[in-house]
Amino acid sequence: ASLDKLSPSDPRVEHHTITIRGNTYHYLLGNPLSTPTGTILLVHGWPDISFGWRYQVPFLLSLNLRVIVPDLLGYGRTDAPEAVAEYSLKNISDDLAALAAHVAGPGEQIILGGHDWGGAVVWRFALWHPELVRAVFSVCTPYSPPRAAYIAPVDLIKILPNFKYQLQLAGPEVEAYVVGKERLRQFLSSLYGGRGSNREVAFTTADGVIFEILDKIGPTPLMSEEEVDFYVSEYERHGMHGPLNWYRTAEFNFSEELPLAEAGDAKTRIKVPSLMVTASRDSALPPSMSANMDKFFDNLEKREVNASHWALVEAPVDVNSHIAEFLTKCDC
Ligand SMILES: O=C(NCCCc1ccccc1)N[C@H]1CC[C@H](OCc2c(F)cccc2F)CC1
Repeated sequence: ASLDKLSPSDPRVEHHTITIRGNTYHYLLGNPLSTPTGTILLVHGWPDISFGWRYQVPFLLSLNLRVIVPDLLGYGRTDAPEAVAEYSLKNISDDLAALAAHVAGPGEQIILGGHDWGGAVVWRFALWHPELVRAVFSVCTPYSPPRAAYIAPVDLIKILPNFKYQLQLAGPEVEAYVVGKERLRQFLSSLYGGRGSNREVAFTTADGVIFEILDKIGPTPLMSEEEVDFYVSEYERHGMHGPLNWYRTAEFNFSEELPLAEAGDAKTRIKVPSLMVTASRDSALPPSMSANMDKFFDNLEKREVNASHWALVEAPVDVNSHIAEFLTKCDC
């Protein structure tokens, strides 16, 4: 497990674009030095971009895997359509299935890795395209099965109070306030653990973004100045409309997934080798949320890393070694 990480303009990855089902996707492509033994597709979360996997890409290349890392719909150099329906987990899964077919060949099985919203995506991809999945892992995000009854976000937060920030993110305020380089920088620094001079924070899962504290927040300890500059420049393209649309998809996801829920185990169990990596200090997705997911899997391994929500950058050596152990065990 190495601490090596991609730089924003790293020669070890190529930049490609492809138009998929009407949207142009940008993705990083890493080819190992010797013939790849498989292909892995890494799916980032919110508020992130493909660069969020920078500590994993060199390591996965060293395992002789071909690595594909898209900017998801609404992010970075990928299109950010207005319509919320395009951001549903089924639509994203179908887009990524087409991306995988383009890079690895039609019908080729791939290994899938997701973090945060990307974890929700990879679990749904395994339901919608099981024949394309060699193995799947999620960092932070547990598997929650499609439901036969709709739970509105306002009701979901009665069950999961740690999801309260999502109500604010689905609304208009953050999109209206976080505009322009300076505010994007303050917003990203806050979300990535930056604090004020008296240790104050400008984002909590209970409050969401605390606007009046944003301009007091210092640099995040998780990223260098250059890395933050890169994130800001990548977010300047679309602003927050695209990324926030992911929080407005609950009804679309419910209606698309209803047939899966009604089909029961045949369509809601995950049979392929799976790994759940929980982050001990994730305030949005605590390990307790993963406690009951085993019953939906034929072959699930669970590991925990000592990290906040940003486990990929905070505990890369541990995350990478759990991935390597998993891939060895499932002979991927
Ligand atoms: O909002 C997310 N990430 C932003 C975290 C921001 C943060 C920064 C710094 C510190 C703490 C937090 N992630 C989403 C990912 C999808 C999740 O939905 C799937 C789902 C369900 F719908 C129901 C049950 C479990 C389940 F995973 C809902 C959280």
